Amino acid sequence: MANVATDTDEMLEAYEARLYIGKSEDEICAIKQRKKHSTTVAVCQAMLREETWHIDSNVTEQDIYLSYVTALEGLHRRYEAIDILSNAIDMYFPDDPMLLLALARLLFKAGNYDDALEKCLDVCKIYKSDPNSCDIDTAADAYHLAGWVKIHGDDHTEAYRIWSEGSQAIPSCKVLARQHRKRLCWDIQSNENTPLQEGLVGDGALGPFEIEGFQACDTPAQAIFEQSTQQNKLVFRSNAPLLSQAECSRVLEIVDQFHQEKLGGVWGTVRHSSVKTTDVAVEDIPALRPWLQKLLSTRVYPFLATCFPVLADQSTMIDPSTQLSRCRVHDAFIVRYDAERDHSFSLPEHNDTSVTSCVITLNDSFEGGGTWFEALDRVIDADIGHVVAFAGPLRHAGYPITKGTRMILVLFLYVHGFKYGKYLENGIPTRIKSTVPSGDAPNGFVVYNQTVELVNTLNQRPRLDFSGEF
Ligand SMILES: O=C(O)CCC(=O)C(=O)O
Ligand SMILES: [Fe+2]
Repeated sequence: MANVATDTDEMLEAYEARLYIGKSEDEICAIKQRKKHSTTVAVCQAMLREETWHIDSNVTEQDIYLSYVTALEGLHRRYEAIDILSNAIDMYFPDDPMLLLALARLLFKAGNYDDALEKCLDVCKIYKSDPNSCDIDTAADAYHLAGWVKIHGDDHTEAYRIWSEGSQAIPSCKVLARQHRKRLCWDIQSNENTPLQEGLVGDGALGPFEIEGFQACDTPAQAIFEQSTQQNKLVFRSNAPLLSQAECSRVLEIVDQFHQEKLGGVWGTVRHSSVKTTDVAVEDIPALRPWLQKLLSTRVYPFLATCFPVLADQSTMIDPSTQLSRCRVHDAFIVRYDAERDHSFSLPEHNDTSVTSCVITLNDSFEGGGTWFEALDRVIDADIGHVVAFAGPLRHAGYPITKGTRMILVLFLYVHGFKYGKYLENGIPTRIKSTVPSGDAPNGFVVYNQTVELVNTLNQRPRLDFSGEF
């Protein structure tokens, strides 16, 4: 018998070795992964059939389901995984937070956002009614994912409401705290009375603003504004600086001082990109918080209300009852492109997760640069202190610098209470082909740390790995 077993093992090994002939390392890895997932599926099916949890106290039925559906997903059988998990929840575990969250993840990846949200909110409800009945990480992930469902529906307002609620329920969760902190830092009511540091005087142009508008045709981004007012103008440039040169210099001094004192002079990145990028979130630099608040309320928001006065749902950028802007910061960061120091020349083509975005130039010691727009087929650059404002869903890129260091303030903004996703979907789906190259390497990509966190939340592995037992 021993010989037969050895022969069979050898035959299997030889068979497997033949499978790998002529294959690349990646292909071999994929074959091995598939094998591992298939084994897990078979083992989990057997364990569920035999109800192993009655005889092995190390496993629970829920663990088996989690491993089972994760392996199915690895085999690209996501819809089967969703069915199996939905049935298990309905029949045996209606209140199991781990299984509900796992189902929410699968539904999110399948693009079924409504059901994903429902499952996430079920988990949040379980946690709220009895924190002991739900693992804290599971609850934090549920809040995090629920917010992302809203961002995917282009409803930033609701996303931040959920994240802030989550952060208050689970103060130890850093990811939720960071999102909540943005609301504390940037919303109109806060910081109003915090004094500005010396030199941050806020002496740029105030309204009425002289602006230059650029028409962008055949882009879905048109659909998020009232078309007869907007007249296809989706990119704007200020004719007078919003920031004085002295103010720009003082801001950069503070940014530099922050890096020297807190980070040993080394810049980090908020973004992950196919090219080198260096940047810092403005809310991380305490001295700049009241400054940006003031810049937003006195100059940026009024500027944007001039550029984009009426939205697709006929509501206005300025709330008529308070006369305040409905704009809110989704992200605010200072970006450094440095041709000589670290070869960060450009930013690949992308869309921002925003209704409108702003790029404000903070220095002038560089050559090249500017923001390239696909729909305009050109680069729009701005002098020091000036702003380029545009519809976030427009495809654009940071055009390469050829010399020096380009410093900019980048703002991603949404409009409180304005869900723009449905208008974008109805927008014209055509994409015009560019004749002027954006200056990027092909297949460039830009993702933000937040998106990386979402991917991490989505791809958590189950507790047990049954495939290793064989
Ligand atoms: O460098 C630029 O002008 C564009 C920057 C940008 O698009 C971004 O940071 O999202
Ligand atoms: Fe951008």
